[in-house]
Amino acid sequence: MAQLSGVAIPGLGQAAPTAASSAPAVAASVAVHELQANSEWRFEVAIGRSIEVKVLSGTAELFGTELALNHTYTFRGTKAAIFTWHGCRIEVTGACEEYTAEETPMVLYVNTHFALEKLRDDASKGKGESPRVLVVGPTNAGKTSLVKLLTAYAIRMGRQPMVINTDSREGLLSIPGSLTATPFASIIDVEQGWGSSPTSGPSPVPVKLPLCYYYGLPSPEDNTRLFKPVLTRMALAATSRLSDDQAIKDSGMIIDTPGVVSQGKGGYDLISHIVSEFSVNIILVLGSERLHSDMLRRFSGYRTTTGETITLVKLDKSGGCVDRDDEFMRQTREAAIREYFFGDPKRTLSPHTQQVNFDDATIYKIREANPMLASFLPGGEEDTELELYEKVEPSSMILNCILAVMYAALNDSQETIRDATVMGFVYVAEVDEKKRRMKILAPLNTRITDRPMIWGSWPEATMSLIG
Ligand SMILES: Nc1ncnc2c1ncn2[C@@H]1O[C@H](COP(=O)(O)OP(=O)(O)OP(=O)(O)O)[C@@H](O)[C@H]1O
Repeated sequence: MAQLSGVAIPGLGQAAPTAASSAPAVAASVAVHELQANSEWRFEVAIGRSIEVKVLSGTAELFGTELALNHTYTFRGTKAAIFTWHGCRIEVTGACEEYTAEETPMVLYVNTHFALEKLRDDASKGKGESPRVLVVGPTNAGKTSLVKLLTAYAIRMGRQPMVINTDSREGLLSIPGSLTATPFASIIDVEQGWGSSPTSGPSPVPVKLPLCYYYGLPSPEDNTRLFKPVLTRMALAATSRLSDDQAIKDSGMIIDTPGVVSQGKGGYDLISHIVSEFSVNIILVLGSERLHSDMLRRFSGYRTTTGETITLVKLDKSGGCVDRDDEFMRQTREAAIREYFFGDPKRTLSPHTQQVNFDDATIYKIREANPMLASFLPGGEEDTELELYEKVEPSSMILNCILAVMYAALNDSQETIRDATVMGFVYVAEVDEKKRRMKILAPLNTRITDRPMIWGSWPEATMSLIG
């Protein structure tokens, strides 16, 4: 199977690719592992390190995506597992933490996939609605991995599921801070994962563009007054995309959520919001009895806009799920940003720098909800009088920050800018307060001064990307 990149994400247009760099990692220790049927090889590669894996015989898959025989896959700074249904031999070059597990919830997961397939089949025959699946569960319960697996299996059956990411902490083929809706038609790039790898370059295969919106804060609870309407807007766009394309419509949606929404009252209200906006008809609850029972209570008797009830399914967490500490997550975000501008080892990109005068830039800073203030207001409500964004002058505060360039006009209202899709992201490489100008790094040499830009606190300012 060829290595295909997922999709192209907003990058201020399309760039011509430059030659891919080769330079494989220096060969280190080589080990061959014999995996029995239904077992999985779990591995962790530190940030800045890489390993190479080759399937020598048998069949193997990574979160549902089949690995090609004798192809060398390179994994960098990642935690993942290679599973085999029928047994396989793999060759691993390089050092990583690893072990083999025989107990996995894969049968449960694949049965869930087949149940979804049955619904898709019925929907394509006009008997019922296609599945719109919401995955909830505590942090690091394996939600994103399950979403990947269900997506990969659906693609293997020739489906084109729409994958929705409502977790701004990690991007899905986009920079963290964004919320995306992506129709998947080609296989997932197993080396890059999908949580971290945006690209502003062209994809080797014709792809469908994701819809990308900007929230700019790490948790939905940081500013529900901003999160909810952005999510509503994305749901509208995703639903209309679905109704335009029969293949996507029959395949349905798979929605990933941040762990924080599964943690009680405020979060549950956000789950209800997602359920109603996306007309969710299936909720998969991963790794928590309590959450399952809370969801049962909340959604029993609930009907979607099309009159369907919600099916709740409780699934076990995989023993392979690992906690990712803050430092690992920070480095992963930084790698995602670097990749957005500079590409990956397979596809090098050439970003452009441009000088922008302070007076020519229109920047809106996201206001964060003030929890102190909220606690004084009736019902803990946020102050609805305050505008969502504050128009700001550039200053040294903005150095090393990411700005989202929005598909909107400079004089549009804050609501219009909020509801707009992202045209691309830029990075502030230098700020000269005396000369009142800044150096901006952008994927392409496009004018950015005729668009409003949003400055959030997520992703946080990174280390210098250039120089
Ligand atoms: N079977 C497995 N073997 C090895 N690693 C795994 C396995 N399943 C998941 N992981 C890893 O565990 C980590 C947590 O999984 P994942 O990201 O799917 O959880 P999550 O519930 O989406 O997390 P979050 O709440 O932070 O969004 C990831 O690094 C993932 O690659």
